[in-house]
Amino acid sequence: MSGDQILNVDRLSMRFGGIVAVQELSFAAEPKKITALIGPNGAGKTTVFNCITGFYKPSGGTIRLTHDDGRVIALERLNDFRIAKQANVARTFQNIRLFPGMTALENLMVAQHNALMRASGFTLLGLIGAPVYRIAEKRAIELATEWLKRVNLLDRADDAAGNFAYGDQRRLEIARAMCTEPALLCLDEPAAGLNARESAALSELLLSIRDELGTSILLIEHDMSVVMAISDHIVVMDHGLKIAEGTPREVRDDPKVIAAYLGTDEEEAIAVMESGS
Ligand SMILES: Nc1ncnc2c1ncn2[C@@H]1O[C@H](COP(=O)(O)OP(=O)(O)OP(=O)(O)O)[C@@H](O)[C@H]1O
Repeated sequence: MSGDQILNVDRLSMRFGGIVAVQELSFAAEPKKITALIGPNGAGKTTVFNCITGFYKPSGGTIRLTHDDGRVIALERLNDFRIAKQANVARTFQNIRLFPGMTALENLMVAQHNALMRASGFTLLGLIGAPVYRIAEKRAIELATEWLKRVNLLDRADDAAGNFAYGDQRRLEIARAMCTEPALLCLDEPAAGLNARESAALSELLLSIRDELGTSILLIEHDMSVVMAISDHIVVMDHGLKIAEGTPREVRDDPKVIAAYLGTDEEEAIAVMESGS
């Protein structure tokens, strides 16, 4: 991979007791691009995500995030809270983690808690309704509204998120992550449980996030129709190791990748081989 890097993962390792979930993994992600991490079940993808987003402290290696202004942040030294707040990395989870009892709009407002707390001077200015807080609150509502529009949920802004169809919840989760205006958006299986129409809509949404907003995306996904259609670069893992990387076409034609998938799930192997052609 050439050019700038927003994310550089160097010899990342993660051990759980005797299990080596990730072994000396190195890869980079370019800014304003979609980088996908794929591999059969148990390959170590989610563990890599959990290391990047501070849910796990890696056993070894470095994870560097470079911001537009040149700041370099060592993610392996920060916890999840600091990675979200200081490094400006947002993530979604395999299992949806919206606040089900809150409305769609409220979910997107909660996401902007850090910005609002700063503007409130950590409560006092907010309590007395100071102009600086009111401006920040207005902006937060505008951003939330913009995202509800982008994910086609504006007419359901006041409905409880828990009542939404599964595909709508997935899109709302991405909107919530985007309301933090992240430098890097990490998505853990965003197409899981979606039908073909919803997967196509998701692909369009992610392409618009890349192309219109210039947000860098790191994606774990099993749905090859999504991965092959939207990824600029794909890193393939198996048994904790990187076995291949390249463009969708390069990866699809790589015998090591086909062998890794053939060893597990036939349907998925066929999807890898047939996709992108
Ligand atoms: N917290 C943990 N404690 C112990 N072992 C773990 C833990 N998390 C992951 N593992 C192990 O690490 C390996 C990699 O798991 P991981 O969930 O990262 O794979 P994956 O590629 O994301 O799989 P999937 O596609 O099924 O989600 C597996 O053997 C798993 O059992």
